[in-house]
Amino acid sequence: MSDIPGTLPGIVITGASGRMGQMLIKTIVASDKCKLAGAIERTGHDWVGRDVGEAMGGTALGVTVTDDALEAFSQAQAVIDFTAPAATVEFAALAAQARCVLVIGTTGLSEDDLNKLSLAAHHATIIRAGNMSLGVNLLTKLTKMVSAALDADYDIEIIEAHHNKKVDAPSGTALMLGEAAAEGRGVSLNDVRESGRDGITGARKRGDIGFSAIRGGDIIGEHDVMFAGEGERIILRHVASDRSLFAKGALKAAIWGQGQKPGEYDMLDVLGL
Ligand SMILES: NC(=O)C1=CN([C@@H]2O[C@H](COP(=O)(O)OP(=O)(O)OC[C@H]3O[C@@H](n4cnc5c(N)ncnc54)[C@H](OP(=O)(O)O)[C@@H]3O)[C@@H](O)[C@H]2O)C=CC1
Ligand SMILES: O=C(O)C1=N[C@H](C(=O)O)C[C@H](O)C1
Repeated sequence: MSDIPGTLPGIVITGASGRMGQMLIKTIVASDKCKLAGAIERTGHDWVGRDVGEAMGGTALGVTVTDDALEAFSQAQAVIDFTAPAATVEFAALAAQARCVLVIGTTGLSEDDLNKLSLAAHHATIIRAGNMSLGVNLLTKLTKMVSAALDADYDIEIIEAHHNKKVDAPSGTALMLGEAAAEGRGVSLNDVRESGRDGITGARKRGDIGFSAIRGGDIIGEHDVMFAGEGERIILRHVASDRSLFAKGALKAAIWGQGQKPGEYDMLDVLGL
């Protein structure tokens, strides 16, 4: 990892052509707290070898898209990765080799993937969250608080809505909120999670935490946590209306991570919540 005192942290973006990849690049270019140090796409992608700004349809940024992630990571202070689980696990191993900060927004990671990230975190500072926004991270605290205050007479249902290109369900955010609700109740989410209702399901099991996923159009990300009791419902809601929200949170994490020891962190650590 290169570390020149007094210079802005250089950040590499993986999955540069993706919805979040492009949003992250625009956000870095507009920031005076960091600079774009690299842009990664997989081997064979038609952006490789092109200036990333021009590939995005704008002016040149002086950064050529590369498929050599290790070389790019070694020249940077941080990497921000919003790609797909298999790619994220590979990038984490490379971030460990390069000893850099890695911010992970990718969702849909399996237990096995998470174990591999934990291994990489022996050498890399890894900050991971299913949602990088202040609002959602605050909502996890509120969810835990409300869940702890109510008993299982209140059925907890988490309803999320996303665009029609999203590949994983429930969303990473819904799972964060579910974990917070389970924690508030003092149970393990794995023991009470209900995410596949279809057909003759039988009556709702007391204490379950239910998940429903809507997919359609260009919805950026909406999450409700419903506590449904007799005669009343309490609904905590977050609506994202701009993807830059996630990019700004990720940049904050990449900058916060400078000077932190290798290990695993989340946005609650970054935001001090
Ligand atoms: N934590 C948070 O706050 C947020 C998390 N997300 C999550 O971020 C992830 C990405 O979302 P989004 O940007 O919408 O998805 P996109 O499909 O638009 O982008 C994913 C990008 O990753 C690239 N990619 C996939 N595999 C590899 C690889 N092996 N090497 C290099 N690049 C690769 C894709 O390239 P190609 O097209 O060539 O496959 C694509 O450019 C999802 O998991 C999503 O849930 C999204 C928003 C906020
Ligand atoms: O895929 C998305 O778009 C989003 N993914 C994250 C999730 O799975 O919760 C965060 C946000 O809701 C957008």
